[in-house]
Amino acid sequence: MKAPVRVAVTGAAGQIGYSLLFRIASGEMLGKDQPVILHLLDLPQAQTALKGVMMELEDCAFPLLAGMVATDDPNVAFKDVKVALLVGARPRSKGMERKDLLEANGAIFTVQGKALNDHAARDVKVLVVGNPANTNAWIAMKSAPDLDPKNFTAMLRLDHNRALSQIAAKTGKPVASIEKLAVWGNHSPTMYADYRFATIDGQSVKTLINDDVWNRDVFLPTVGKRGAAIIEARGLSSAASAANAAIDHIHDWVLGSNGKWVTMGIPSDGSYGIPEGVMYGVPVVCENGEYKRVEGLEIDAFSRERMDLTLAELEEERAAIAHLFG
Ligand SMILES: NC(=O)c1ccc[n+]([C@@H]2O[C@H](COP(=O)([O-])OP(=O)(O)OC[C@H]3O[C@@H](n4cnc5c(N)ncnc54)[C@H](O)[C@@H]3O)[C@@H](O)[C@H]2O)c1
Ligand SMILES: O=C(O)C[C@H](O)C(=O)O
Repeated sequence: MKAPVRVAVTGAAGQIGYSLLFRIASGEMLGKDQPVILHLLDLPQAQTALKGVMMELEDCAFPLLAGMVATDDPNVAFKDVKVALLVGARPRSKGMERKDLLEANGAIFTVQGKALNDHAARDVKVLVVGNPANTNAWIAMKSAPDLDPKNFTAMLRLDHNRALSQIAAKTGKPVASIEKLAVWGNHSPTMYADYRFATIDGQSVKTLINDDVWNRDVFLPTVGKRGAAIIEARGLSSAASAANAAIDHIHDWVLGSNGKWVTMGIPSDGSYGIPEGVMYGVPVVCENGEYKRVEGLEIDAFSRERMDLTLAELEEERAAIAHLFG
């Protein structure tokens, strides 16, 4: 039996938490042979609800669930964790400006970044799900100077999975047959899902679809506005699909993507015209617990425009919270 791995989940009493924790405890994220100890962080007023979730986790009698820690203190939540899923964030309330939202989340993610810096395992893998995910991940990274910046990531996998499904529906081919999809930029409607390099059974997806108008006017808006469409239909934001994407992201990062391209928001190395350090979605391949960005892809004029647009939004978000860092 392997030694248990400590996994922190913030916002654990929320709706994504409810779709996430049971799957982590059943081994879907780190493997069916990997025991886990769950570190569950939520606000003081959510502790009773969190107790209820823990009772349900107990009642599943998961063989891989080796323990649970519930707390409202990030310093306790991140002690010795090797994986941290930062899901809890301040939602936008009525009348709240975007700038106020960034500010409120800035306060949360500076504290959590520092707590990770002070208490987490030195090779902790951090995934930020709470919105605005890329900027929150950047804030956490900047607040953790003793940790390797490359261990901070933002979730673009939901956009990636959404794009896969739309392409599968358009081509009539199975999702699993699609290779080499990329999603660039921010987890927001400005993200740029790019199937120019994608293949199905060795055939070019771009050639199969052969419809630039569909790409621009149907595919990109559908993927970009999918979160809003779900809120409109469900009255609540996506939860099970977001949890699923978080599982996929960490699973592949830890256990490998088997040569497949997947999308992760990672600090830029300056390639593709994205300034160094910007937390930007790019295609990666994961192996041996590391991600490696797919390099050398050609960026055409349409793609450049889309990639710059989503970059501009990220730069704007960053400018709004830059004062937090002096
Ligand atoms: N990146 C993505 O693809 C993606 C997709 C869907 C949702 N989201 C985002 O994920 C976040 C969570 O969504 P949800 O539906 O679970 O929301 P939710 O409101 O159901 O749950 C959020 C939980 O976080 C807790 N929380 C708030 N501030 C906290 C803090 N400082 N520390 C610890 N816990 C805190 C709340 O008490 C609550 O229990 C939201 O920001 C949402 O916009 C991101
Ligand atoms: O929470 C949201 O605003 C939407 C979410 O980011 C999503 O993409 O489903």
